[in-house]
Amino acid sequence: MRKMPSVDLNYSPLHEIAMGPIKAALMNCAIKYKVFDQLTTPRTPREVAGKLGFHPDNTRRLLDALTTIDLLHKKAGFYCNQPLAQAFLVSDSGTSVSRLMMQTQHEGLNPLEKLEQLVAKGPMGQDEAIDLADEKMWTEEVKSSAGWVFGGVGQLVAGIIAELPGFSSFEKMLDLGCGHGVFSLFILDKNPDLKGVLMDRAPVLDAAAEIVSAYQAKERVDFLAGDYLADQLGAGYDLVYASATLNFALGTLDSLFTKIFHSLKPGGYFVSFQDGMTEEQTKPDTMLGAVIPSMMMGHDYCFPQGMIAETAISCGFQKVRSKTLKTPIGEMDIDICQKGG
Ligand SMILES: C[S@@+](CC[C@H](N)C(=O)[O-])C[C@H]1O[C@@H](n2cnc3c(N)ncnc32)[C@H](O)[C@@H]1O
Repeated sequence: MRKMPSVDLNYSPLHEIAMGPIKAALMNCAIKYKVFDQLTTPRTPREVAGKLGFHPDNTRRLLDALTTIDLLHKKAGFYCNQPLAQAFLVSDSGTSVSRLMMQTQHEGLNPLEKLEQLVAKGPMGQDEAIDLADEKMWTEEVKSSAGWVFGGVGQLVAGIIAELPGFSSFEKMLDLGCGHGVFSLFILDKNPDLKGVLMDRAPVLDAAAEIVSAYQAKERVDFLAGDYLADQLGAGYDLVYASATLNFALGTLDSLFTKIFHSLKPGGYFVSFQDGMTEEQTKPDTMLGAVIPSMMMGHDYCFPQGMIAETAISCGFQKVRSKTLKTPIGEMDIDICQKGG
């Protein structure tokens, strides 16, 4: 008999990777049909199926599976949300990340079925290539991408910015590539005298305006529609904030940072909140969702850690303080750059 193979390692991490899509499909199905909205109080599968017009036995199987992955709690045949699902997956909760979770599988942003072809054949033809700066896409994404800020990151970043020396006397800030604009709302919430200028493409700002109105912040905000690479940014800012947008300026960072520098008051701050890749551009996993778009575009999209700080210094900023923050979607770098007084 041939010798039987033996192994010292456990392949459980590979099994976890392989199960990921199944777990995601179960969660996304429940989000799509607002199952978590039904389970804020304990219910039977028959009650949930009745409310949603679903097949009772398969509803029970779905609820069991959601319990297996720790999103629901089951007792004596009644199911209800675990605290995580209650806080983040009920559709109308202020901290809901439901749309954000589904965005990960957005066909336009991350067409998984194209991966093999992209690896084998390279970037697609121009007619099919993704434009990650496409304003139509970001207008549609405003509500889903707002979730990561509402879900805790807005609070985290605004807390750091509120600690900047002189923050209580700041009068005007610019949010560059603001998207939904929710970071600004969290920052404005920390200082009643501060006004925000939200800059993005016009259709994106229209979508952001709905969120600004919902939070009764219209008087605190001006909208600046334009392209921050080509247009003027305005002047006299105490703070320029840029989150998850400088990827679009990779390659033209010098000219953008020089413009930001001149738009600030003496002593003003430029705060960047971005990915910062380490270990030869392989860690952390925050930007894993950008791998397929990068393959489609045929160019890299992430920042090597330190590039923002170095560019800020070379563009005239006097001091830079950088820190890596743990966020629910992975590590991100905050670079706080100060103009000389
Ligand atoms: C990933 S989203 C980030 C939104 C928000 N800052 C956040 O952190 O959640 C990038 C935003 O940058 C905007 N953007 C990209 N290039 C831009 C440009 N050249 N001028 C103005 N806005 C731009 C996009 O429209 C989009 O709203």
